[in-house]
Amino acid sequence: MAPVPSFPINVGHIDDVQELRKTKPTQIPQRFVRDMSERPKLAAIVPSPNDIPIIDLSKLVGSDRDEQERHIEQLKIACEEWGFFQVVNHGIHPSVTENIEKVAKDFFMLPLEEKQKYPMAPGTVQGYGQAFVFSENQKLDWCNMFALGVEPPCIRNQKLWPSKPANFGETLEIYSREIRQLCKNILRYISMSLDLKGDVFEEMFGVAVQAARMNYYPPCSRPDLVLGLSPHSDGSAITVLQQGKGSSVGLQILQDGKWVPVQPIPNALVINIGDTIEVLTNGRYKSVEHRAVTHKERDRLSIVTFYAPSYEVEIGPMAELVDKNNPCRYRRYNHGDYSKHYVTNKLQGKRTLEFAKIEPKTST
Ligand SMILES: COC(=O)C(/C=C/C1=C(C)CCCC1(C)C)=C/O[C@H]1C=C(C)C(=O)O1
Ligand SMILES: O=C(O)CCC(=O)C(=O)O
Ligand SMILES: [Fe+2]
Repeated sequence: MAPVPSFPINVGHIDDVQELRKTKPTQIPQRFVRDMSERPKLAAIVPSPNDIPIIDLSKLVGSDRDEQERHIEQLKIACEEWGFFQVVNHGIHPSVTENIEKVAKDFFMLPLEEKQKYPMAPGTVQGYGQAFVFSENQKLDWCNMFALGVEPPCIRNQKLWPSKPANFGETLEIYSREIRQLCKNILRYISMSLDLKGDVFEEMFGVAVQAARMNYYPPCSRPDLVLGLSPHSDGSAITVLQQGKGSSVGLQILQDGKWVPVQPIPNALVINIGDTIEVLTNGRYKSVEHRAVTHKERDRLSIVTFYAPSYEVEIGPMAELVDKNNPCRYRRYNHGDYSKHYVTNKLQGKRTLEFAKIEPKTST
């Protein structure tokens, strides 16, 4: 079963942002208005001269060894320096990515009463609503989420799989199967980029946990005051993020203290390193803080897949990546315990990963 909190919580009333938008309020409700330090400085966002790296997956397959090595090197740089990259020529047919966008959008456009048949209970992460809200005082994101555990079957909450649109379940199954294979392939290339055996993660992860989250960000009359999604790193091993066609530019990653936008590329998928790979690589490949911002006139859809080890797997830095020059930075723990820790804390940058950190020894 998916981990849930074991403490009582009172989240107060959470406005549905699509419904709020319909009423065209003259003022944004205070619960959405961020403190000054958190507000996005939208005017300051100029297209970055160095966008996140683009990796051509067809060049990593290995039919030409020299070409493969060169591209593995590019992947290594992307993981070391960015923690985010976009993959093109990933082999997933455009009809698969188009179909998931269509059913996700159709779901979000249903009347509220229909969507509320699949509620995300306070403190849980599956269903329709806002995840990671634990108190009445917490600021809310300008976002509606619909999240479902997909694999293994024991994490599925079948009651939350919607009957409308009619082809939702079948479409998510097809999409998830393709994305699962993509995650396996990418993890193989990541292990090669670390000079490790190609199947090291596949063997370690057991039957990997896979969850899908669809995020819908309606336009917001004051995008300068709100956040679409609070800054966070993902708890997964890797995450695959599909930015909806025609959506506003909204994903930003924190690089050298600046928020850098991720420009959508048609048919590309965004991949990011999660906390679990940061721990396994002893910090060589780091998870990167990211957030989403909103747009005054345009909406945005993203479809996100979290791919992580099975809950019973023990995680800790891999022996090959720890030595005198790279002392062990993280403790060993059970991934199920980390998942529970992750989903029972609000999104706060990279704070969740404190769970695993070993304080560096200071010399006296
Ligand atoms: C809203 O969900 C998340 O952000 C999230 C949770 C994913 C999950 C589900 C929707 C169903 C049950 C499994 C799981 C907890 C993975 C983020 O997932 C990250 C956090 C951890 C830890 C992880 O493995 O993926
Ligand atoms: O919508 C986005 O681009 C960001 C989504 C995200 O980071 C997440 O769901 O974890
Ligand atoms: Fe994320």
